[in-house]
Amino acid sequence: MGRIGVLLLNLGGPDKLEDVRPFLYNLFSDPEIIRLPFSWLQSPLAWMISSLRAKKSKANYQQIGGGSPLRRITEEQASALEDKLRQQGHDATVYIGMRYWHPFTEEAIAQIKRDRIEKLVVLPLYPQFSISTSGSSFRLLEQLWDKDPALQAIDYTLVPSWYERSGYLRAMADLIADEIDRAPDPDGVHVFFSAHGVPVSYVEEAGDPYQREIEDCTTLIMQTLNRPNEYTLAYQSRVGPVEWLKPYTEDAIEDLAAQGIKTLAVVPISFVSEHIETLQEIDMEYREIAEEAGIEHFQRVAALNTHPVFIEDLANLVTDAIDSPAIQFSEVIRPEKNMKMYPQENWEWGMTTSAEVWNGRLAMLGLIALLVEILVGRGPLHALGIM
Ligand SMILES: C=CC1=C(C)c2cc3[nH]c(cc4nc(cc5[nH]c(cc1n2)c(C)c5CCC(=O)O)C(CCC(=O)O)=C4C)c(C)c3C=C
Ligand SMILES: [Fe+2]
Repeated sequence: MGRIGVLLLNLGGPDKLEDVRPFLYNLFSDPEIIRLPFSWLQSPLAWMISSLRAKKSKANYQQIGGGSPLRRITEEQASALEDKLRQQGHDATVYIGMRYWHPFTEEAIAQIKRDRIEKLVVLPLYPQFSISTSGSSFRLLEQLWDKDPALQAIDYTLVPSWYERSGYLRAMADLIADEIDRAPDPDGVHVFFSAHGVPVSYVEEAGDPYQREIEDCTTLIMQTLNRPNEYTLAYQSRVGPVEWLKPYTEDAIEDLAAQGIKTLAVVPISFVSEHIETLQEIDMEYREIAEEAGIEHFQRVAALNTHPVFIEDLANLVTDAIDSPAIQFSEVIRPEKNMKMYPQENWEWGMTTSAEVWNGRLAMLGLIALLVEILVGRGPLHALGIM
């Protein structure tokens, strides 16, 4: 077999506070995150939202030391995986391709070409598939492949999702068991899975399998854990005015507190590394909400990071993918090209065709202004006391 490359795909995060605004610009420029009916509006909207959101987002990154730990942890995972594959006798090199910040996917692909990799396993570090995460990275890679004969010569395979793997489930269950056993009354601990949310329209209109995979994943982890503890699944980190998957994490925490639950073990489930949404949102924001609601012990289960059982399972996943029939870009779920991902409202007012076009454009601008105001929490409607 020729030289093996493993491309780990991840989201990326700002390394320092000055990176926050351009990182957000890259994120909101992605049509798999926000897709407008008029593509010419994508860049101005991304610029507006990133400029206005940067202050709040920077304050959050400031609270966790001034930047995201994602690059460092992903590099540690890549190096541990490469060591494991080499111990197993494979001539393998592991690359990192981030979607919205350094090292960008394009940089990894350039290196893969220079290294003359012949067999490539594309492995997203998201256990469950979403159009907004693995789907977005696959789409970017497909665009690079379409215009580059050198890439078309590489024998590649994609791993769309891998949450059912026994090593991953075992590592998650071990981390949860460690946290449960730290509590004063282990059997009374309520296991609280907090998944990153997506807008409901992704699931119901675009066919994103994310919610089903998250639900399956929690069931499988609880079976692997094999303890009598009760559990709940909720969704965190929503952005903007549309409806996201429910229940929302903050509401579910308050409901459990109202039912008299005193100890929560919160499990971050959509992501395998510590990041802003574990270190700031769960550890700080949700902890405060929980304690105010009457939860006495708010415990958080650690992210997998370089857990040895997890890294060994990733190595086995790579070799299993090499031995299985290849999965190509065309086989992965993607939204229709003209699908409005978010916002989704329709504007149907006006008498003539040209008036309708202009009404639509004005309504779109008004909606964008409203969307921006809701996202950043300030603007003319707030000033007038309407919001
Ligand atoms: C499986 C995980 C993730 C899904 C699904 C996802 C969808 C999604 N995210 C946004 C908006 C933002 N995400 C942000 C940060 C961020 N998102 C994920 C993971 C998923 N996102 C991670 C791991 C991170 C953090 C990276 C880090 O720096 O540690 C941000 C920026 C942070 C902030 O300002 O809050 C935004 C914005 C949308 C809109 C979306 C689905 C449509
Ligand atoms: Fe996100």
